[in-house]
Amino acid sequence: MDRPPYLHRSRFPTRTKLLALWTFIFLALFLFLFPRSSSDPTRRLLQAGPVWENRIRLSARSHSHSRRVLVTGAAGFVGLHVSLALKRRGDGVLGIDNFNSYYESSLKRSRAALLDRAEVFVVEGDVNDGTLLKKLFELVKFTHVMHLAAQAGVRYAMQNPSSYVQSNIAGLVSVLEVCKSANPQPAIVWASSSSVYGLNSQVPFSEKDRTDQPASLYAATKKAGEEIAHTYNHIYGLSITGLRFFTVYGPWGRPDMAYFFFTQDILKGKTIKVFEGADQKSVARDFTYIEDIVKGCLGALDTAERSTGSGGKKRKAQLRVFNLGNTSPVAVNELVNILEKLLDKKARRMVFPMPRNGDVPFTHANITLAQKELGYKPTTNLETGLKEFVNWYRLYYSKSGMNIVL
Ligand SMILES: NC(=O)c1ccc[n+]([C@@H]2O[C@H](COP(=O)([O-])OP(=O)(O)OC[C@H]3O[C@@H](n4cnc5c(N)ncnc54)[C@H](O)[C@@H]3O)[C@@H](O)[C@H]2O)c1
Ligand SMILES: O=C(O)[C@H]1O[C@H](OP(=O)(O)OP(=O)(O)OC[C@H]2O[C@@H](n3ccc(=O)[nH]c3=O)[C@H](O)[C@@H]2O)[C@H](O)[C@@H](O)[C@H]1O
Repeated sequence: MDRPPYLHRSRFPTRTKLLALWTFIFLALFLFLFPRSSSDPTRRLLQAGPVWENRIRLSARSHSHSRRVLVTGAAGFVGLHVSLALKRRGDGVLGIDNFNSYYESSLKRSRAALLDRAEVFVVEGDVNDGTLLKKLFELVKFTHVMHLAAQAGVRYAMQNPSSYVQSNIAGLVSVLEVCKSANPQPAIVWASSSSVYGLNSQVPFSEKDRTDQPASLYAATKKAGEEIAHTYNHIYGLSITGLRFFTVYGPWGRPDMAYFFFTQDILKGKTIKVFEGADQKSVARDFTYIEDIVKGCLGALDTAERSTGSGGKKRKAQLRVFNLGNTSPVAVNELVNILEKLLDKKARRMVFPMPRNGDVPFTHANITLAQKELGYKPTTNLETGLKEFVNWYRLYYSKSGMNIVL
């Protein structure tokens, strides 16, 4: 009776089989110990070894006050300005940003190039990547985290809701998780938003007001962030400060914001949509110039108490929230009037009913608390700030734009 195929005696002598077996074991071991550079960006980064690690250590080296700050969302609009301000005063600064394509990533690359010239390294990575964050905390003993990385924009939430959950909720938890495990723990300052005031009608908005009627998913994720911050403060004793920024504008700004695309459209002669009521304070914003916001961020970082760390009598960890606005709301139509003057070109306006797209009709900040606790004092009015923005805009989008310094 023929043997079944699987019982056929092999044609190969034992010695060959043993050689094949040892070769297989050697190859498996080699690949395990020296994995090929994977497609995963983080794995590539972590494999980059000493060169990458030295860039990180150099960037985060502090030349005064021994402050070492991790700035998440460093290639973003606010991230750029805060990182430069910290570096210029001698703090160590390391950035992280995933350079996503929510708006032209070329603008983020240009910001990162500017930071590179100021010796601030921006690691390309996602704040949801716990392995990467842990590695950065192994390389640098951060004293502070300025958490700015988020999916910003109110209206986009209706197109891509998951990006808000991913970046603004999961991303915040990921950052807080690595901070609570660090020893000593860094103090955290993070960007909340004026949008948490939602449809409140009592103005100016104060930190004590209700914030339980968000008008957009974006606002809801920022409000959720404030509740999550409370949890990590209560359980792990993390020192956390939330900053409710009010419609920030300025050079190197965001193309998804009205002041930016209104400028583009007026210059191109395209029609701009202004929402009904834009000629009164009923459709207005407490527009806040970026340099004033930066002063508020640095004030929050400087007054942030770090946890007492292990041992020592633990005092109740600090948990704070502040409005950072300009306290002088301007009607959107007035914004357009100022742009027409600065651009020396009439806008083609079309009035639309305010859509139910997550927008709130007006914002107006009460900044008494930030003035008292952070020494926050905004000094730039909208016309002055927009003049700086328009100057930058013309330069950046001209041929020689790439050589702009800040
Ligand atoms: N600009 C404003 O008017 C304003 C107002 C209120 C609050 N804020 C908040 O301030 C912060 C900074 O805003 P901005 O105006 O500079 O916006 P921005 O979009 O220019 O900056 C955010 C940066 O974070 C990065 N990012 C997003 N998700 C990430 C992730 N998961 N991992 C790593 N990087 C990620 C983006 O690539 C971007 O560069 C945000 O939290 C925003 O919600 C901004
Ligand atoms: O403070 C914040 O927390 C938020 O600030 C910013 O949102 P907003 O204050 O809504 O700014 P922005 O969109 O520029 O609209 C400005 C005005 O133009 C009106 N607007 C807008 C678009 C349009 O086509 N027409 C129009 O009239 C519009 O109705 C509004 O009255 C950030 O984008 C957001 O990330 C969030 O952080």
